Amino acid sequence: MKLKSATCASRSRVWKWTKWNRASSAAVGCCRRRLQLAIPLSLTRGPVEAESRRWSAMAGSDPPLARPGLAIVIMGVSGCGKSTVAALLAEALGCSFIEADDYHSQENKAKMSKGIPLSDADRTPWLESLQDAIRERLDGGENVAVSCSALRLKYREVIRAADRSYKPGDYATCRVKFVCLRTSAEVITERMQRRSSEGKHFMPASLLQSQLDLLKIDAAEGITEVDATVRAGNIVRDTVAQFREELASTVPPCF
Ligand SMILES: Nc1ncnc2c1ncn2[C@@H]1O[C@H](COP(=O)(O)OP(=O)(O)OP(=O)(O)O)[C@@H](O)[C@H]1O
Ligand SMILES: O=C(O)[C@H](O)[C@@H](O)[C@H](O)[C@H](O)CO
Repeated sequence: MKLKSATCASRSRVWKWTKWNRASSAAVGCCRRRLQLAIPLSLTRGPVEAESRRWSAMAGSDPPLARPGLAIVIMGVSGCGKSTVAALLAEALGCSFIEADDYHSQENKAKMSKGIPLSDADRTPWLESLQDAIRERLDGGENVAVSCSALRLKYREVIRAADRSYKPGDYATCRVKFVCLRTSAEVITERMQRRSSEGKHFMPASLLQSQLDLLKIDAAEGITEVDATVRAGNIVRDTVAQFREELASTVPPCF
């Protein structure tokens, strides 16, 4: 009886594994064509059928347990292009996308719309709910692309703690990585004003200075700062290249 349920569990895990591979291969294949990104095939596609045959041949043995996923957070002040880049990154990796703005309470959004900067107390529950959402992906062995301002070290530490094994300050081994988009206040103001005039966003350009005042990166964090005026597709390509090794450790060994 015990043996039977173990076999069923094995089959179901092989099925899930195969289904996951098919879904991510299809998503990434489509995106590779659209963005014409130089993402190495070894990171994005795999011999799914061969893999399933290999597991079937190894009767009685289970596929490896899910590996930890990787979260790549595109950070920076409002209007720098985080959502644009993170959404494209998710497509390129065939993974889910978390937009931090979707986790703000109505009160937080109303405050920002009125031109009042958030306080740390306003940000705490928001950051904690983001941490939960990212942890859920990592626990499931999934990669995830995130768009979040993450302006201060203490905010980023809440997000890094989504990785259950994270030891504060051990940035290199943390499965939550950050890339910061930066450009001049003039370029960002122009972007925010255009966006607001088109009725596309709640965040007024008047809040930009308060965001710039808070943005601080500790050199020890090793966060790459990227020119936010570069084409979004190129930023995505470079980000994938930067985390090539960490991403490779989240795909099965035969890839
Ligand atoms: N690399 C880029 N080059 C030129 N324009 C860009 C680029 N990235 C984003 N934009 C434009 O800049 C504006 C702001 O981008 P986006 O909404 O992605 O910023 P954001 O950092 O997510 O802002 P917020 O945090 O306020 O939501 C948008 O109109 C977008 O089309
Ligand atoms: O920490 C903050 O002040 C907020 O997260 C803001 O950055 C907004 O969420 C976002 O940038 C507006 O879209």
